[in-house]
Formats: sequence, C-alpha cells, structure tokens
Amino acid sequence: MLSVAGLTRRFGDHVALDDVTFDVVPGRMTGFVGANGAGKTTTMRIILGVLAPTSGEVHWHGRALTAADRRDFGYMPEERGLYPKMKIRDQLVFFGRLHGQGGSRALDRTNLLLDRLGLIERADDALETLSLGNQQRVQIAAALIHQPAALVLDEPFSGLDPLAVDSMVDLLREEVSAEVPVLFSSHQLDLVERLCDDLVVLSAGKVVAAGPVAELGGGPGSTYRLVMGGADATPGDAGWLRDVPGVVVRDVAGGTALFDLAHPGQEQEILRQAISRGPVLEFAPERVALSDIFREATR
Ligand SMILES: Nc1ncnc2c1ncn2[C@@H]1O[C@H](COP(=O)(O)OP(=O)(O)OP(=O)(O)O)[C@@H](O)[C@H]1O
Repeated sequence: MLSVAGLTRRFGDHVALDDVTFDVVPGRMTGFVGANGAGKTTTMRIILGVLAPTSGEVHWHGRALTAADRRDFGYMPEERGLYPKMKIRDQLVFFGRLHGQGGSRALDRTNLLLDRLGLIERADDALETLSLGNQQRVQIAAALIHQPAALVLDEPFSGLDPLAVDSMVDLLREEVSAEVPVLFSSHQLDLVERLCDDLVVLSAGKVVAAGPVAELGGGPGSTYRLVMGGADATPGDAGWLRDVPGVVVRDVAGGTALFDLAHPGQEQEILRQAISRGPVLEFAPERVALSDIFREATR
C-alpha cells in the first residue's frame, strides 16, 4: 500500500499542503480531486520525490518510500516530459531499457502498448508530429512501459477523446486487477465517478473527504425515488408516503417523491404499497452525485 502520512508543504508563507494523509490501496483505483490550486500536483510531486515535503512522509508497504522504490513507480507528471523529435517507438523502448528491460522485452511491451492505445501505425513518427491527445497517449505508455509497482498520474485524461479515455481506462483497470495501487488526479468528475473505488478530496491543501466512493455518498444510500403514474399516463399522487411510518419525505411533486427510509429492507414493503395504489413508473435508490459530494466537501 502507498500511504501519504501527514504531508505539509509550505512555499514561503503559503501553506500548499496541510497535514495531508490518505492511502492508495492495491487493487483499488483512487481518484484525487480538488479545485485548481488545492495541492494535488504538489502532493504527487512529493510522492515521486521531485519535491521535498516541509514535514510528513510517504510510506510504501508500511515503511519510508525510498528512491529505489520510486524507480519502479509509473508517473505521469503535469509537465509532460518526452522527447519531441524522437520516434515514439524508439523512445518507449529507450524508457523500457532505462528501467532495466532487455531490448526484446522493451520492444514487445512497446508494441503491445502502442497497439492497445491505437498508435501502432504512428510508431515510427516523431512525437512532435502527433496531435496533443496522441502525445498524451504516448505519455501514458511511458508510465506503463516497465510494469510499474504503483501508478501516480496527474490529469491523465485531460485532452483525451472518448475512445482514448476508454482504452486508457481498460489499461488502468488491468493494472488495478494486478494489485497495483493507482492514484490519478482529475477535474472530470463524471469520469472519476465511473472509475474510482476510492476518492480523496483536497481543498486548500487539506483532505476534506477520503474513503470508498460508496461510503462518501457516491453509491446508493437510504434515499429512494418513486414515480407513480395515474391511469392514461396522467401524473399520479405520491402524497400517501407522508403517512407511512418510517418514511421521511424530502420532497413530493405530483406522482414523484424523494424520501428516506428509517429501516433497511423497508423499500420492498413501500414498493408493494405503491403498486397497490397505481402504476409505478420508477422506484430506485437515489445516487448522490460525486459533484454534490465535491461541492459539499469543498464549500
Ligand atoms: N513551486 C512553487 N512555488 C510557489 N507556490 C507553489 C509552487 N508549486 C505550487 N505552489 C502553490 O501551491 C498551491 C497548490 O498547487 P498545486 O499545483 O499543487 O495545485 P493543484 O491542485 O494541482 O491545482 P490544478 O488543479 O490547478 O493543477 C497553489 O497555491 C500553488 O500556487
């Protein structure tokens, strides 16, 4: 497991990180979100040893992370760092060899990644001739070339088209299934919601929420939504819910009601009652959108 323990970082008088603590668990994808300037890049730079913390530590498997450990990590920095004039295949093979891979291993892995990322046709083109999105794909390949022990990715999805996002997501999921801890920052909350198992929300240098997305409210909770229709598709009336013991109605408008249940399992009984009163068009637990969690946590 990769753990950030009490990281504080000052730039002069400015406290960019204030006692930041969270875990990136193997086999789980951890999303790192926060407004511009919240401190995500600073945290990632400290994890990768590019920047020193003012205080605090990064732990790897329960002990202090070393430079040797970091060499096995895959990193996608905010300032992308590839060679513009070098052919993309040559450069990926070069990175693989820097990480100690033999020539044929590095070439096989390069070809596999270029194929998976839809770039095999461009393998002999110089990086600078590729579109920015395609350059980003090469950057992802560079982070994955040596089968990293952990992945730390700063805005890996920014600027990617939906197809590229999908192929990247597939690759990252494979890493996660291979028990690699993956931390990625993103402003694309819909994507974070789709991808993440765990979430860390940073606001002005402090962790304001952290843990499994489902527990932070991203999964189904005890709030339900019922939509009833009348005969011939006229709106029904869901007002009867106000009189049901254990039901706390949040809102009713015609046939649509949003309500909380005091007792787990009570939803089946409510559904039976609803059906006995008229056509039920919709009955489902209400998901709390990640954007709401984010707004609430960073208010
Ligand atoms: N080298 C530096 N010198 C001075 N201040 C810095 C430096 N690096 C970062 N900061 C400040 O630290 C704070 C956190 O910045 P950081 O880049 O980590 O935020 P971020 O969450 O990654 O933002 P974004 O989403 O915009 O990339 C900001 O106020 C930033 O101005």
